[in-house]
Amino acid sequence: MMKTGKPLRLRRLSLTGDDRHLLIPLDHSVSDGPVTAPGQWEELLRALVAGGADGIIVHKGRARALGPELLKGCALVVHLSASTACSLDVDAKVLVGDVEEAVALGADAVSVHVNIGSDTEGRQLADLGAVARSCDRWGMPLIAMVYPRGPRIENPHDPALLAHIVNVAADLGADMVKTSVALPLDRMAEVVAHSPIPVLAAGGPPDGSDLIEYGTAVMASGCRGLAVGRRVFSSPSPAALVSRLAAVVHGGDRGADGISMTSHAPSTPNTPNTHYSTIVAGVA
Ligand SMILES: O=C(CO)COP(=O)(O)O
Repeated sequence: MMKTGKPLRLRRLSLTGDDRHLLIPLDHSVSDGPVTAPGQWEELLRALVAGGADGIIVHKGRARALGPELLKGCALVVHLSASTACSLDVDAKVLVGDVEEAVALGADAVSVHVNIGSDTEGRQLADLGAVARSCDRWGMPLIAMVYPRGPRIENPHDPALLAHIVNVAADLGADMVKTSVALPLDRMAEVVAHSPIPVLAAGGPPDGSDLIEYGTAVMASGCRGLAVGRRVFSSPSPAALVSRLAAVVHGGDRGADGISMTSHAPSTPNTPNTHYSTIVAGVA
């Protein structure tokens, strides 16, 4: 029997249908602490949706509180991994949910985090393999967030190491891989060329430089999307920033089906979110 779950759900991860993705990870509330000032969670979500984010990434408890009116066409990715900045080993991600729970929550995809080079790499790989099997069973797309992180990693931006990492994700059954960028950035094309599955670039520019220029270069390298968390939710105007990023990802102001990627952004900026900016280095 043909399984239609994965292609149907994968389509929902791209508002325009061009198979490119702007995902906004919000899982930092588990790893590092609240991503908004008190009472501003729904306002943030509305801003991300209004700006044209293709999907948000949250843990299962947050996902329970999302109504269809809030998300509109924005996809829901349920993150199954966790660790906190308080841990003895912040790189030791553990599974805190499963695919069946994500199905019940209406997820369009699940994500699993693996830190290659960490002390618990073996267990994290086993977890990824098990989740991949469950994703195949349920027709659920799997986004593997695989990074070079841990005591054995000398250069987390090494193109050869990242080419290895994207192959780990693909070979263990992921449908997409989200990873760190190679540096210098023009070496990212090599990583993408080695990947059998679409590559999403995780985070903003490592040196804190201009996000839009960085995103443009990343997309030019062949990446199929961006996953930007703290630079978006710490922004004074998340909707406007998401709108600009969506134009970078999908090209111009309009997507493949003519859906405007910019016209929903509010003209007045939202309240600046200074809350999260106290957290210096996250572990998401
Ligand atoms: O992909 C990410 C976390 O899952 C990137 O998050 P940041 O943009 O906050 O670094």
